[in-house]
Amino acid sequence: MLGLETDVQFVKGIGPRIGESLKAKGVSTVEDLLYHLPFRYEDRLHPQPLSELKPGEMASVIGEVRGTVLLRTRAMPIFEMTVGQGISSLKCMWFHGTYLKDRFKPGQMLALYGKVEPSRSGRGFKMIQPQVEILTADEDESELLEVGRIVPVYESLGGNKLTTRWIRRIVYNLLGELEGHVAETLPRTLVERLNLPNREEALRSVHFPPAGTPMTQLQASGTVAHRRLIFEELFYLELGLELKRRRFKERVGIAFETTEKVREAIREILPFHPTSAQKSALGEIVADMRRPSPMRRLLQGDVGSGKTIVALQAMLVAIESGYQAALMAPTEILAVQHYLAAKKLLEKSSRRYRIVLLTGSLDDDVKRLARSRIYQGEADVVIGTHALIEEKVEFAKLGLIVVDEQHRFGVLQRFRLMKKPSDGEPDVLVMTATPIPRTLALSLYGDLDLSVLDELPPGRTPIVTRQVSDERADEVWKFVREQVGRGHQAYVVYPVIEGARDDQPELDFAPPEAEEEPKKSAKKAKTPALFEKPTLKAATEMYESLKAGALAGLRLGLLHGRLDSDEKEIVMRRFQRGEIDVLISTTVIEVGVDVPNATLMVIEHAERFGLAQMHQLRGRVGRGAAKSYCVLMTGGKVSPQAEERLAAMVSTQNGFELAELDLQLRGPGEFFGTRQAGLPDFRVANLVRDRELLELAKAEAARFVESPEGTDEEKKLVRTRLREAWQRRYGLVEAG
Ligand SMILES: Nc1ncnc2c1ncn2[C@@H]1O[C@H](COP(=O)(O)OP(=O)(O)OP(=O)(O)O)[C@@H](O)[C@H]1O
Repeated sequence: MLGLETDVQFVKGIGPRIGESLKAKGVSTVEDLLYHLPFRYEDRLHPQPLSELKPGEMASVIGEVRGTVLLRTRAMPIFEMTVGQGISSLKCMWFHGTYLKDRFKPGQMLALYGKVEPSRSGRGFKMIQPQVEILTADEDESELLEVGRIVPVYESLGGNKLTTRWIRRIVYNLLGELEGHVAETLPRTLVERLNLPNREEALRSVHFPPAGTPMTQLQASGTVAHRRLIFEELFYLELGLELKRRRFKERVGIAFETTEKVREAIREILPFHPTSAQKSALGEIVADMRRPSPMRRLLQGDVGSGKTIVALQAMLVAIESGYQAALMAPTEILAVQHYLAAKKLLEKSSRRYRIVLLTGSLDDDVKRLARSRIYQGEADVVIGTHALIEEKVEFAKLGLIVVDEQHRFGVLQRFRLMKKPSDGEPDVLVMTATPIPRTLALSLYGDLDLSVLDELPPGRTPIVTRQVSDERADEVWKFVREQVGRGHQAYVVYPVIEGARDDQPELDFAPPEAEEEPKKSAKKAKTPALFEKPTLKAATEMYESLKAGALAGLRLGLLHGRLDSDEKEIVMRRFQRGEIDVLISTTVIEVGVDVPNATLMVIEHAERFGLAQMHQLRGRVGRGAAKSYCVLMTGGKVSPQAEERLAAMVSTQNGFELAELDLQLRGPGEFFGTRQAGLPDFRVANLVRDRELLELAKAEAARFVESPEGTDEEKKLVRTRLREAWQRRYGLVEAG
């Protein structure tokens, strides 16, 4: 008898060989397979008539193969197929489609899914590389699953065998076999109180939705069945976080003192009056630091809101109590900048603070010296990159760690290694500019407390943002000259360091992959000529060309990730001191760079950048009192999605609004992007889409910890399930 924990190879139709390849995809057990949920659905009970297609839309259609041909063009072979339905027809094309040559026969029924485009002749429509499924049943299969119902579509599990159709059949049979044997994993009382379907019922309807389930609900994972599975997953996440939070409060940290002497030390270095948001954030941080349990706090504030000085003040509290404080930045450039800024501020103090920089690309003997000073307690403030963890730095007396932006939260655990075992655990403050809504942040970084800077320093004027095509580049360069003429500085940002064909296709342009396309040919297939992009303008070349041409006579600097850290430091220092007028750069300046005299940000190929990235880049200007500008210059093809992103940038400057827009444009899956690596890997839930369920799960988890519901057996089940869920899924969220 199969159980959920049974090895997937024992499922009928799988066996050891396929079992192996499934395991490589993370599907090891029957349960894993059941949680490989459809990523969309097709209503094949009511397929869209070919005569009603509209260009630009994604459509799901059913039709009959009328004819196929393999065109050998000079660039590549193209497989063309005409699909008909009554008197209407649709042309489908696959680039490098030789492998499809013998797959289709006239008369076969197909289900197709793809973007409708006008055909070149102007009559009728075509689809380029649609997903395709042959509907004519093989002899040994019934047609039941493929037509006349709402059909689940799965992400392929690899190869041309483990297709959506294959998964559908295997899961269907599996659900039949398991009938009545899928154990409930939530306490019964909870299921009843929230009126949820039981687990088995939920899984069944998610894979094979009953007729009449609204398609929009299905596509949005919003059916009751989906919600039940999502809730379950989030409940266990929140339960774990809640327990951790409680356990954490019992750990031993350092209780810092804030005497008049400390306050005086802070007053000595403060270059301006803090905003009231900065004051209250610092108040919260210091209150944490005074407590004997270790601090874990997230300081969130939009670009330019002034997080750095808050962190520096907290660092002074630690130092004045005789401890060391460390700041870890996400890039070398930023580490260097923080180092220079901290030095400048702390030099104003009558106390002689000792500051050390430690980044990966420093010379070995410099690093050795830095490490030894840190170990001997000859450094009060240590500023660095990830190297602080990687280089096995040991601190004499570490009291506070500030982590700037976007590090994997897993690193927090490793801080424990950096202190001597006899001391209390250091406090940790994480700074982020990622505009996550407050409730979401709280649930997401469940075991961090949250402080928000929701106010910009005084005197800022809104940044004027304009979108222009690079055909008007001359005007833009003229404007750069004007700004420099007024004593200001400018950034010009490029998507790549060096020109060459861009080998990272932007998502918006990437041709959709044929669902049944075998992996091998997918790898071999080069980007079809149609999709090749013109050469991108690149930082190094544009630096030369601007220097000799449009910006001749101005002092230009070049900055990118491939310079070594000395070079980066020199360039940044010169830009900061105003010895460079225009900094030509890649996105290395994206986060944190702070030169208030810079008033103009020009982003070339702005169509290539994501919203969050552009927002961060634009945040490099408007950091002082002078009026600032952002020019989004586009070159080449601008997809409709890119157009929307650019319009959003022009219409608002508020990080939270942009995040919401981003969410709508890209869909929840992409929202956090790669920079939020370290987020737990969910099977069903999506933290952005399912915000409201997350809240519910959080409340229910707290309630459960406070007064567990259900029988002893159910409580035991919850404990077991919790352990499993955390071990398998959320290892990375561990914070401290
Ligand atoms: N209260 C204040 N009054 C005046 N200027 C301030 C104040 N607080 C910060 N600043 C200045 O505002 C600028 C932005 O501050 P900071 O670099 O700390 O921003 P940030 O929050 O780290 O932003 P980002 O996420 O973009 O790095 C700096 O030049 C800083 O000196």
